[in-house]
Amino acid sequence: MTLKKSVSVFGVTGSIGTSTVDILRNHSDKYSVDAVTAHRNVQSLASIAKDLNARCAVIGDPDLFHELREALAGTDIEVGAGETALIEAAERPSDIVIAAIVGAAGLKPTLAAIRRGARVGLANKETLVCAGALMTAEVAKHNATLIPVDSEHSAIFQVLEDKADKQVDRILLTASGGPFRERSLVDMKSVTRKQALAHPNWEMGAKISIDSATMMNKGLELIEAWHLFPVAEERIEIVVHPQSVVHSMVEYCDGSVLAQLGSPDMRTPIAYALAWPDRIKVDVPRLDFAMIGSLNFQKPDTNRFPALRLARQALQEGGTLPTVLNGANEVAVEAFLQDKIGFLEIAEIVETVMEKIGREDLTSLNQVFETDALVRRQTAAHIAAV
Ligand SMILES: NC(=O)C1=CN([C@@H]2O[C@H](COP(=O)(O)OP(=O)(O)OC[C@H]3O[C@@H](n4cnc5c(N)ncnc54)[C@H](OP(=O)(O)O)[C@@H]3O)[C@@H](O)[C@H]2O)C=CC1
Ligand SMILES: CC(=O)[C@@H](O)[C@H](O)COP(=O)(O)O
Ligand SMILES: [Mn+2]
Repeated sequence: MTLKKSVSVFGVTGSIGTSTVDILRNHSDKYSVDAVTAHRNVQSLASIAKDLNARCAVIGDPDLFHELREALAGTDIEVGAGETALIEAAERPSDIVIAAIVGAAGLKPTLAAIRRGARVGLANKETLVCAGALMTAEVAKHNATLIPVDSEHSAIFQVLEDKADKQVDRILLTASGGPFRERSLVDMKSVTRKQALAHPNWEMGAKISIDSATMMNKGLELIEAWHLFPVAEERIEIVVHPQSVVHSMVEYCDGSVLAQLGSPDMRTPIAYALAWPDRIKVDVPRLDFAMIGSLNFQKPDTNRFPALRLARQALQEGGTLPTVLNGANEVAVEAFLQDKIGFLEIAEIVETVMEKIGREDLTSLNQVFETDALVRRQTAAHIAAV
């Protein structure tokens, strides 16, 4: 009999979180659940904690402590609330942490898990974008393991394993193009929140859905890929692939291109992060190639999707510029979701804030938190002023 691995899920009530719950429930012979966390969704957190027989449940909003304690009364599940409790939950000795909080808010708990040498299944790409090399240095220092959950990076990880960097010529990061792949700029000016949230292939949380619509998601993923895989920036290319069946590709020095394919269902990459280096059974829809018929590929259009250009610029200039890009984007996306700005203004605002704040050399994690806070204040002030 093999020992169960214990798993903590940060952001358990979200899209990645609930897909993870589905796998854990179906493989309860292999995994036990340690901590589960959410931000404000107390009832859903409590119900998942009970269902999975978790040892601990933490709500990010400190004002919701009593409500969570009440919802879990009569169980022996430990209860916590607030940022410190989230960090303490990450410090608990679970074998695997699934990092599925959205945005830079996930950075402190993810770092806490890394610093105790955990295996981290990383969905929360914004953490790598804003803390980049400092975060991967912590991974190396503490002998932690970072397994990508993001579908493209999981694909690259699955085909790249153990290959030396000099054998890789290109990483081809696929992008669906989002709901506005074929829209003109004039059309995109007036798209609604509902239209922007309607991703053609994936069911995801609101923030990443908007990022896919602006293609900032692919920009963030470009930076994420550069931190995860040993390939020069100019060798990471973005290719639009509307079907989201090829999740990414690696071209080797001998001309071979290896790809990972699958249905657009996040349970596959999540399961790989949980079971790596093994695989476990997942009941995702299987590909029917005769039904699919053809797979298409196109060049991305940086005129209609300027976020791609901004993310490439942030990666090339480095330092704190990716932190600025990420923070400004988080605030602008939230403003769009609250109907305060139009769709095209998201990238315009990110560009303005990047120009205004500029870059500094990045030397400490404290600087990441300070830059992120400054960017959020300045972006909110800019939005309020226009
Ligand atoms: N969804 C997907 O298919 C994919 C997602 N990703 C990445 O995974 C991450 C999660 O995405 P997704 O699941 O779609 O997002 P969701 O919005 O669906 O879920 C976010 C989760 O994080 C929690 N949360 C939100 N804000 C905070 C905060 N300030 N502090 C603590 N917890 C917080 C939410 O809790 P509550 O419910 O209480 O608000 C929820 O559990 C993102 O970084 C995204 O880019 C990557 C690839 C694919
Ligand atoms: C499922 C996943 O990994 C998302 O990041 C997805 O890639 C979004 O689709 P886009 O390719 O449209 O950004
Ligand atoms: Mn992705």
